[in-house]
Amino acid sequence: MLHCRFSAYCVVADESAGRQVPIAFLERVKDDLVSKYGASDKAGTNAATNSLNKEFGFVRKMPALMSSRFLLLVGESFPIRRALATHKNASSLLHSSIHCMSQVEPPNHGSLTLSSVGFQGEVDKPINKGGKSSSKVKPLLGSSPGSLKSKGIGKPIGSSEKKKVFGIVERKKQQIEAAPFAAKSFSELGLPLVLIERLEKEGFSVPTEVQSAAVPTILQNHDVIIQSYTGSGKTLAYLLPILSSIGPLMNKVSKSASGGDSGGKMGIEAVVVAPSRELGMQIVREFEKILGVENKKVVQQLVGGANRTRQEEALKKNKPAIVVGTPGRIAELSAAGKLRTHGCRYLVLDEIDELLSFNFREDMHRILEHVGRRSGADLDPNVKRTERQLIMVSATVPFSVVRAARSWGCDPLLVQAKKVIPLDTVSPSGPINLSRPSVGSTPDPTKPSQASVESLPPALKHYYCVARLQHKVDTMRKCIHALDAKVVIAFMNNTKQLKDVVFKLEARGMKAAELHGDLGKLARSSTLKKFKNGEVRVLVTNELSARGLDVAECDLVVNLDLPTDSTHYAHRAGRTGRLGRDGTVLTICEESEVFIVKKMEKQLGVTVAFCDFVEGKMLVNQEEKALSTSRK
Ligand SMILES: Nc1ncnc2c1ncn2[C@@H]1O[C@H](COP(=O)(O)OP(=O)(O)OP(=O)(O)O)[C@@H](O)[C@H]1O
Repeated sequence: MLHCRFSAYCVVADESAGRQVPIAFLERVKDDLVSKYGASDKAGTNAATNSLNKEFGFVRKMPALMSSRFLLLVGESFPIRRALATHKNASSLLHSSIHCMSQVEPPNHGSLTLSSVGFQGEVDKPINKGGKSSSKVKPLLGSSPGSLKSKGIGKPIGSSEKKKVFGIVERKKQQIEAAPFAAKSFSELGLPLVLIERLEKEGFSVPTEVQSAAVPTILQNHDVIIQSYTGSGKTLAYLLPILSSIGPLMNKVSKSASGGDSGGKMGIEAVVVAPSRELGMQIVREFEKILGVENKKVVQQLVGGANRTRQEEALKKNKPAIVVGTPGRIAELSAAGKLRTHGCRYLVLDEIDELLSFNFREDMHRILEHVGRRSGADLDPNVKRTERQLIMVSATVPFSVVRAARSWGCDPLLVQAKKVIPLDTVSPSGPINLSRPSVGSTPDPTKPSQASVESLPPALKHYYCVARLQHKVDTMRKCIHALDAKVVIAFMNNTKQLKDVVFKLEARGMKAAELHGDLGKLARSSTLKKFKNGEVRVLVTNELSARGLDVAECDLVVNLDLPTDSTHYAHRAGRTGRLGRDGTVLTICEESEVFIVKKMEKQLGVTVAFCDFVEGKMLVNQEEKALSTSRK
């Protein structure tokens, strides 16, 4: 235990001994305990033991469960020491387990305590102005150990120190509330003139709501989670503040402070991480669009699947100030000493909930440990900020992201397009907590639901129809004709079946192509290009295209296979209806799967109306449609 600097004990839940312990359950236990007893109350421990015993009976079997790979902190007097003492391999097992936990444990930040991973006895109240929730930016609960440390507070704080800290928070709240949340032009957001001119040249004249909220907040050096629905312009929301302090478009103050145009003379200044090659390349193109052709070399893509040697040569030759890439390639280059990121000022984690997944665990660990971690910087009184500014982005923000932000960030804020979601109404269980109606509340059918507002574009229409497996492609074809859809993305779960669907569609004269991760890099790029320029009408794909893919004209998304959960549904659905455009989502399921559609409908708080296709027309269940319309 001492190795890992935990000041709380652990419940070791077993994944590998055949007992699948639902994480949701463990999180619920944790939350119950905290709300009942507070994080440090010993009564909480007993309750934890009883609760886990009752549900799984595994507390008594603790030594047998030491093969676990999953750790959860729950209370203070759990008998783990005894378990450790009786188990021969406990120390090494803990090491491997701690490795998992290290995603939420910042190095050199003192003990990892319950509060450092997001536990608090009290919950923060929403930012209020005259009693109303008026702001769109919300401080996340608790300061991370790192943030406290950077303010010179390493130990439990006394009341005068508390006042000081709370004073800082109060001031921040006031600054945040002053942000122009519904800016009518980019010039209201505090961006440099040259950058605004570039935006206008590219046809961007009015910021979206999330940009209005995020740009000033990031410019004030806050760590943030940006959460807003798909297609609402989250990329520019972080790209603009970065470009206003890095590279040739930066404002004059930053320019003189950094001694010039930066342009890589100071090493890499911003690292943007995205979970897929396609998304990474798309972000690079967005940077290039704003930078202009003449400044293209300021940004470089470091995505997997591309030639690594060439990337290394380009890094040496062009000395980019910004790199955008996938976790694997960034971590690989960093480990090989080819990427100088210790002095990096911005670390952006786009699609953060996906980046937190098991697949990226080790690479993300390396990135978080190395990017923007200047050794000895906190000893230099001239360095205002000892660490990088952390920006996390997604349309879906599960509680794990909130926890990660608290742990890795410095007083992070939650930035949303519409309003503040008080964290005390957020349940830590469930897949898309921040986008679900609060627990216990009955949705009002006359109002737009929380979920549709938060993670899905409000104008999206959702339908489902029932078809047998062998008729699904034909049903999709009927739907495309009935809606006269021009740009269609069809999602499936199994890569091997994509080719079949393409074949069937082409046989009926509909131009289609498959896109998945097993294709070579050239095939992937050329398929996407053809789809974007209209040569391909139906893109048949898998989860690879569900996140971030921005094809503005996409007017129909079809789920030929059900998405695994409502989070996946939201990201798939979000490929259409982007930036206020109309869009339709059709889920084609078998009779036995209807209940799953209904479950997701409930979780997302949208209406998914039943429909059928008869004589070239789409027939919609009028009752469900009426409900759907009244919600808008
Ligand atoms: N202020 C703006 N005015 C006009 N177009 C914009 C503006 N901001 C962004 N866009 C465009 O809107 C589209 C969607 O933006 P973006 O991909 O950043 O959305 P997103 O919120 O990140 O979506 P997702 O959650 O699916 O990744 C892009 O084509 C982008 O260029």
